[in-house]
Amino acid sequence: MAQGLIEVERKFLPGPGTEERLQELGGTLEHRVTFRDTYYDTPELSLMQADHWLRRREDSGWELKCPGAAGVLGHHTEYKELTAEPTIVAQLCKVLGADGLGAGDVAAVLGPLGLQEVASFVTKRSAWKLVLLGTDEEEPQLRVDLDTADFGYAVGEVEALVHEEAEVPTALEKIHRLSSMLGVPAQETAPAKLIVYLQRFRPQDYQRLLEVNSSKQRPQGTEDPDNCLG
Ligand SMILES: Cc1ncc(C[n+]2csc(CCOP(=O)(O)OP(=O)(O)OP(=O)(O)O)c2C)c(N)n1
Ligand SMILES: [Mg+2]
Repeated sequence: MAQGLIEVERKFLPGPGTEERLQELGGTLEHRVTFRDTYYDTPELSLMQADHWLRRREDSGWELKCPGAAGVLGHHTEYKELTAEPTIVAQLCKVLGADGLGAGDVAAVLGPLGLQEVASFVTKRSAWKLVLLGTDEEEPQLRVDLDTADFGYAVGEVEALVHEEAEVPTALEKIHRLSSMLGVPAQETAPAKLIVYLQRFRPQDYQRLLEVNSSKQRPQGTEDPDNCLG
């Protein structure tokens, strides 16, 4: 993936007819894939508290999601995805207030930065792509991922990858239109797999994140009063 793309997405709870509906809408199944994600943070969850999410995905390497202009806003989220290791290391040092670690491998700075494994789970994913009928331009193409985690939680996401903030409103409009065509209730939000994992298996960490999020000031003009952890 190109460096620093912005991932705009909306999660939803898939039903038994979701794949059939995707086919009816002209979606094509790109692949079915299974992968393990391992997330890392400090014992105090300093990264997650700063809305940064560091993971290693088996066979595809390191990724750091950092909040975009909106972060979590209403029913959608907007994150920058960093995948180049020197860029990830530089951002980790910035967020954790560390100096002098150079710009090497992520694995080499885990120890010095106090980062350790906080969650690890396997996801089975069917990945769909779709161009909405009635739109002249082909970009941004929408992706729909239907995930089931090995601890029994299923979640879908409608997603667009864009290069700059100016493209976000159009992407969002398409995401909301497709969500509605898939029968997703307008007010529905669904938590990320990692959040459900923490809630089930690390309830104290989950509570800590909830507390930090509920004490944060929401940006003006956002309409969702719920905690952003869904
Ligand atoms: C409602 C809500 N959503 C996301 C967040 C932030 N967040 C929580 S966990 C988390 C990290 C995991 O992101 P997610 O999109 O769930 O991972 P996944 O779909 O497996 O990876 P992909 O293949 O799409 O890269 C984030 C950004 C939040 N605070 N609140
Ligand atoms: Mg996602």
